[in-house]
Amino acid sequence: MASAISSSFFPRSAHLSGFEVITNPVWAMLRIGEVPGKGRGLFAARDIKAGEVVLREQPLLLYPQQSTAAAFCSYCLRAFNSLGSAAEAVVPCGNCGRVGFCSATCAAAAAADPGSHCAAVCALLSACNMAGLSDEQQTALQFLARCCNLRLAAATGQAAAAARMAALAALAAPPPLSQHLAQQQHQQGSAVQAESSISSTMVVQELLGRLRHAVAAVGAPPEAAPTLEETLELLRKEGANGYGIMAPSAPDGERRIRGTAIYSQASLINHECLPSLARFDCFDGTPVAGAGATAATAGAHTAVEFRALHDVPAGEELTQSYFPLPWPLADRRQRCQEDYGFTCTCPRCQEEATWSEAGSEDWETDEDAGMEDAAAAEQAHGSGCQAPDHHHHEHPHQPPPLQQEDGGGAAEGPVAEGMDAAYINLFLLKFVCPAEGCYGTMAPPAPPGPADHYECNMCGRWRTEAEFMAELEATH
Ligand SMILES: C[S@@+](CC[C@H](N)C(=O)[O-])C[C@H]1O[C@@H](n2cnc3c(N)ncnc32)[C@H](O)[C@@H]1O
Repeated sequence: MASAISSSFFPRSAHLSGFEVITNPVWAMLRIGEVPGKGRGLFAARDIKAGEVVLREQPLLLYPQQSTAAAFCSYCLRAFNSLGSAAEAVVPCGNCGRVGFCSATCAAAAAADPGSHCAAVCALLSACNMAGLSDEQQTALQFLARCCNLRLAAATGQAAAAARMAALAALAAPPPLSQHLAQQQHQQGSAVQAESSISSTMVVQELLGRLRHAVAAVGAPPEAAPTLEETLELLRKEGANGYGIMAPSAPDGERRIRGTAIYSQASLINHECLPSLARFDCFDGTPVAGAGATAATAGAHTAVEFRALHDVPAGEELTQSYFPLPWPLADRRQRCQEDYGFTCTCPRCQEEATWSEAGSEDWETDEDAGMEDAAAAEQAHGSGCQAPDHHHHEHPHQPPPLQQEDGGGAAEGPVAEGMDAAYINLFLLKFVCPAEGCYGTMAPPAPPGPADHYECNMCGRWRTEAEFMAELEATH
């Protein structure tokens, strides 16, 4: 088996043309294009209506957050406490017994999936010494163990595993932290070395050492483990493309992450601080039971869905926000740099950069823990609908009126030229969930949903256009 493993962790055939991985039936609405300074992006191939689902996709990889893994299905991440009396049917992992599945269907689906908690991944994880590692580091090993096993499966001729490795390879990876910090420091005229990049490499070295030990312990060929460079690249891809999937709110209101999902097509969507899309998911959706339950239905509720917040004309780039919309400029800049390796130059950032500090405090609620939780849920951040992105509705048609002087016309197409404080505030009032501490995004329902309604992708709250207008009146 060892001889079948290619010398490179990623298949050589993998390259950056996203067209090869497109299988989504709604793809006719979308096209991939290069965006100067951003890499690839998704564009509207035709006029898109507010509320339309532009993309719906199953994950390429789905794995639990180590600290909460025992409370969620190790195949589909469904919360055991969402099952009601069916929770009695939870199937413990037959190998480690530490985690379980929400149904026999999920247990069987995981057993047959080299990228899930199958026997081989379970053995690798059980052989990994997790002592002294943070939750984040242990979760990184969940991801890396799945990658190792997918690679092994691809080497034994499993075409689906090879396709998944190719899709992983095609994901964008931001430059190494050292590179973009150095670039930032250069721009700021600082000669200070980026210490954090060194410690980060040391941490990855430590993780890789444990992974290699586990690979040996389970009798897999040493080449199954990635090199240090490949591991660093895998983790950068994971960081820039993984969507954090939120757990249901705890009784005390705390929201934690249940796991991470990586989607290949959704990973093509770039960030903008006033985006055109919102992400919805429904990880605790009603399970298909009885004879209809199959491996396919077991994971059906793990799909992510992106809906248009407003009308988008053909040719315009479709964007999402990688973190909650109300975040202040400084936090957005920091997150973009540190987690995704870019400086956001969107019209909102340009406009807010001109504001005085006092003027930018309107939406500054970053010390609010709920906002941080919501941030974790947003993309990659990792990432998503999670409610995060389990995102989901609005007053149809366009963004809020941009320039009253042109007759109150809604924004159409790029808004850069009309972006001002009034537009930004109106956009936030309209599309940020009004529920206290939620910070989700309000998007119109997918047709044929009720017109003039919006639905929050985090808490599921609904608001009508009339209610929005009344709230707007009340704030003035
Ligand atoms: C989830 S991927 C988005 C798709 C990516 N552009 C590609 O080519 O596959 C995230 C990465 O895209 C780039 N990116 C996303 N939004 C950007 C923006 N507003 N400006 C510059 N780069 C951006 C960054 O490199 C980021 O790490």
